Amino acid sequence: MWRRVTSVSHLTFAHKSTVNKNACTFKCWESFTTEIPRKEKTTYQRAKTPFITFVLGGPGSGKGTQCMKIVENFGFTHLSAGELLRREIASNSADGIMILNTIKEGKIVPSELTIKLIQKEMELSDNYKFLIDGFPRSEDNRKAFEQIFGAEPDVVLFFDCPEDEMVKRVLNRNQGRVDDNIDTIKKRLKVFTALNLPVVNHYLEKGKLYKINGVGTVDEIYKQVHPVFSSFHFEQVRV
Ligand SMILES: Nc1ncnc2c1ncn2[C@@H]1O[C@H](COP(=O)(O)OP(=O)(O)OP(=O)(O)O)[C@@H](O)[C@H]1O
Ligand SMILES: Nc1ccn([C@H]2C[C@H](O)[C@@H](COP(=O)(O)O)O2)c(=O)n1
Ligand SMILES: [Mg+2]
Repeated sequence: MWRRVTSVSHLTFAHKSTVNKNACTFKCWESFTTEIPRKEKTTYQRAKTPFITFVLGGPGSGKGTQCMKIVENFGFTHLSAGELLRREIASNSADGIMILNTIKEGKIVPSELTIKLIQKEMELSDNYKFLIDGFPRSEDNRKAFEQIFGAEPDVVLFFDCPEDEMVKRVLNRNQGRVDDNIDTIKKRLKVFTALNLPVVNHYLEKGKLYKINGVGTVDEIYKQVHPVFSSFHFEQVRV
């Protein structure tokens, strides 16, 4: 399956017309206000149908936390762009120093490099359901992904969270990240507003965005997320 291909672009093309048609039947769903409508069921098959979810939101908005719950409930493979970049730094690769300096500055790593890491993980996976967390971070990320993969995501989740809450969470995170300090957080928030919000608006206009209220307990927030995925027709690991 995925393991045998050298590029995923031909795989992603195969099903997109169906998926996009479904996705365009609704606008931005603020799942804390309305129920998710029933949609025409499409069966996402293991062999040929990668199902791509982009997970967007500011630093500390809870993307990684909610992704863990989606993995647990729906069997997705979680690919965090930030985590892949941190792994690249830790492996002392040729790009490691540049990535480290970029992350310390709260800036965005060149798109082609991040996409190469994501693509490699997708090709190594036997799964067909992917959560791509923290990507695209900019219009440049988004356009480069579309060009390289020749496809768009099926679903875009956006965790909407006030800045003061995000700052509080990041400063309490305690995972030893080089960017979890107040100076870098301020820079990341500026970059988020300037570069990520245009991406959010792009998917809002395309009718693919599910805006989730990122304030509340983890379970309260997940209650808004679950119906997004249960409205699609793939098997659940656990209900
Ligand atoms: N609903 C919540 N209420 C309180 N704390 C939360 C909530 N969700 C996540 N957290 C905590 O906030 C911190 C940031 O969450 P998480 O790592 O999921 O955010 P993120 O969006 O992935 O951030 P980043 O973009 O920096 O990777 C973590 O310590 C997490 O345990
Ligand atoms: N598409 C991406 C995703 C992440 N980065 C860099 C810059 C971020 O501040 C850092 C940490 O990401 P996070 O774990 O918070 O999602 O990684 C990037 O350059 N491009
Ligand atoms: Mg994260």
